[in-house]
Amino acid sequence: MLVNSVVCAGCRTLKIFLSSLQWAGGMDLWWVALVLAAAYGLCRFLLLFVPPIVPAIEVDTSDVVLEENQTEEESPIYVPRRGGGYGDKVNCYEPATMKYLGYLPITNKDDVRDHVRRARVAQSTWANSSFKQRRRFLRVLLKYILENQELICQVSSRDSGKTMVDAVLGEIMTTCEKIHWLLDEGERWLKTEYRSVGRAMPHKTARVEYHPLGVIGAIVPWNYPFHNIFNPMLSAVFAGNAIVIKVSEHASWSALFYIRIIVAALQAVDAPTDLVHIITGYAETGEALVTFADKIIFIGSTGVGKLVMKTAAETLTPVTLELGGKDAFVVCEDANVGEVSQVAVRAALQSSGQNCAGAERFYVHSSIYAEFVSHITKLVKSVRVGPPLQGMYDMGAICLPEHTNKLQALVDDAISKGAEVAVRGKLFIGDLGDDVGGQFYPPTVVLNVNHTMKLMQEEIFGPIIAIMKFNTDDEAVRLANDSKFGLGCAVFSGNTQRANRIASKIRCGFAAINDFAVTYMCQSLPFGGIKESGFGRFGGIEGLRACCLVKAVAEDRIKYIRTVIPKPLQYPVADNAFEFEKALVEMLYSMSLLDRIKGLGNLVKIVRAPEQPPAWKKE
Ligand SMILES: NC(=O)c1ccc[n+]([C@@H]2O[C@H](COP(=O)([O-])OP(=O)(O)OC[C@H]3O[C@@H](n4cnc5c(N)ncnc54)[C@H](O)[C@@H]3O)[C@@H](O)[C@H]2O)c1
Repeated sequence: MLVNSVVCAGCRTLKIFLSSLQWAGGMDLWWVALVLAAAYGLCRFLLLFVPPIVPAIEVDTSDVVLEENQTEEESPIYVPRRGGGYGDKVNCYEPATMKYLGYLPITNKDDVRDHVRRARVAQSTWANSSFKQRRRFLRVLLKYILENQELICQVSSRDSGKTMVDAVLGEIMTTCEKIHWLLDEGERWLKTEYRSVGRAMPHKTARVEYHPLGVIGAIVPWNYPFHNIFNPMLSAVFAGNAIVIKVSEHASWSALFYIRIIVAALQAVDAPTDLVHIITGYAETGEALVTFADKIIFIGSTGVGKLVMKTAAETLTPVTLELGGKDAFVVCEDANVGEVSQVAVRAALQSSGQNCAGAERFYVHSSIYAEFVSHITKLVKSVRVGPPLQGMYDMGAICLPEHTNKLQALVDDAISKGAEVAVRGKLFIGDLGDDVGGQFYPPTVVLNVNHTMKLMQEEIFGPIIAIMKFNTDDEAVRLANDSKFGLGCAVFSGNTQRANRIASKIRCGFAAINDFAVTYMCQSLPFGGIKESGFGRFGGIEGLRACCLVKAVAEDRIKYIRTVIPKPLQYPVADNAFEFEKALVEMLYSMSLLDRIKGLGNLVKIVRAPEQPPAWKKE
C-alpha cells in the first residue's frame, strides 16, 4: 500500500517536472533567465524584511542606573580584575551637576604590561577567526546598541555633559554607521589584493596581504565616551587584532559600562574576552601603553600628541595622531543663508562645541555678512543651556571644569583687540543652585574678529561662533589656510563647482561641500588631518588597513618558470656584466618600442659575444 502511494507520488512529480520542461522548452531561453532572475531578486528583497538571528546579551547595568551606587563618597564603582597597589585614583564627576560618580584605579606600568600580555594571548586565537565570526560580533553589538540607545546616551551624557540629542548623533549614529560599513565592506578591504608586476617580473604574481598587527593601543579623549572606545575597537578587532584602550581621566566612569557590552558580545560569539581591555589613569598609563602596544592610535590634543610621538620614538611604535582642529566654515554670497545658518549653529554647538571637527572659524562673504549674523544671533539666543538630564535643553555642559576659564580668556583677548560679543545664549541651570559650579559656558557669537586674536588661532573646543568677512574666493582660501591646524573644512555656495574649487585649495584632511562634517558619516572615507591636526588616518578603508601588517608578497606565476641569475651576473661576475645590465635596462625601460627592440638586440649580442673587459676597466 505504502509502496504503491510512494510510486504514485513519484510518477506525479515526474509528470509535473516533464511538463514544466516542455513548457520551458517552448519559451525563449532569455525569458526563463529573466523569470529566474526576478524570482531571485524578489527573494533577496523579501529577505531584507527578515532580521538575522543574533544572540541577545545580558549586560550588568546596576552601577550606571542605580543612583545610590554613585553618590556615596569613596564608593568604588569598579573592582579591578587583578589586585595591585594603586597609588592614587581617578575621581569621576558629572560635569553638568558635579555629582560624584565614584573612582577608578590608576593602571600602573606593570598592570599595563599585563593587560597587553593578556590581550596578546587572546589575539593569537582571534587572528585565526573567520570574517563570519567577526561579523557576528558586530551584529551582537549592533543589536544591543539599537535596543539600548537611551541608556548608552544617558551614561555618556552623565559622564561628558552632552545632551541626549548630541549623544545620539555623535555616539550612536556614528557607531552604527561604522558597524554597518564593516559588515558590508570590511572583509572586502582586508582581502588579499593582486597588483601589477611591472616590466622586469612578468613571470611573477604580486599581492598585498593584510594581516593583523597584534595588540593595538588606543589613547582616547573624553568628548564622545562611547564612540571614542567603539570606533578604534571596531576596526582593530575586525582586522583580527586585540586592543587596549586608555580612556580619558575625564570620562572613565562610562567606560566600565561600555566595556561590559563589548565583553558580553565577545562571549556571545565564543571569542576570547581578553581581546578588548579598558585601562584608566593619567599620562603615565598612556605612556606605558605606547611602550607595550604594537601600534598606537592617539586621539587627543596636539600638545599631548607630540609627547606621545616622543615616547613612541623610543620603541619605534607606529602612531596615528588624530589631533585638534580649527575648521573653517566658508559661506559664499550665493548660498542659502537661512539653511546654512541652521547648519552653522549645529556645527558650532554640537556637544557644546567640544568636537575635534567642530566649526571654529566662520568666513562669510561681506555682501551677506549682516544677514548671516542676524540669522545666527537669532538662533543662538533661542538656545537653552542646562544640565541635559534634568530638563529639555539644546546644549549641555563643558566637560573640563577649568575649560570655561580658557573660553572666557579667548573671548577677553578678542575683545581687547577690537572684537565685540553680539549675543550670548542663556543658561537655565534649573534648581541645582551652587552645585552647578563653572561647568557651563553660554553659546557666544563674536564679531569683528581677525587673525591676531587667539580666538582665531587656538583650538576653542567650546560653543563660540567667531565670524569674519571676506570679499573674494582667494581671500577666503587664504584665511582658511592661515592656521596651524588642518583637520577639515566646509564650503557653502549656490554654485557647487565654485564650492569645490575653494575646498580643493584648503589644506586639510576632509571637506564637506554645502554641508558640515558629513565625511565622518560616510564611514568608507578616511578621517584625519595635516599640520598640527596630526597624521595617519583612522576611518574608512585607510583606517581599517592601518590596523594591519601590510605585507607585500611576490611568487612565480607558473611553477617551472623561475628567476634565473643570468650568466654574466653569476659570481664571480663576468667582465661584461655591466654592459649586460645596461642593455637589459634599455630593453625593459626605453620609451619607444624600437629602442626596446634595440636593447634586446644588444643583450643577445652581449650574451653571444666572447667575454671582453668593459670600457671603464680598460684604462
Ligand atoms: N582628530 C580627532 O579625531 C579628535 C577627536 C576627538 C578629540 N580630539 C582632540 O582631543 C582634544 C580633547 O581631548 P583631551 O582633552 O582628552 O585631550 P588630551 O590630549 O588632554 O588627552 C587625550 C588622552 O591622552 C592621555 N594622555 C595625557 N598625557 C599623555 C601622555 N604623556 N602620554 C600618553 N597619553 C597621555 C589622556 O589621559 C587622555 O586619555 C582636543 O584637542 C580635540 O580636538 C581629536
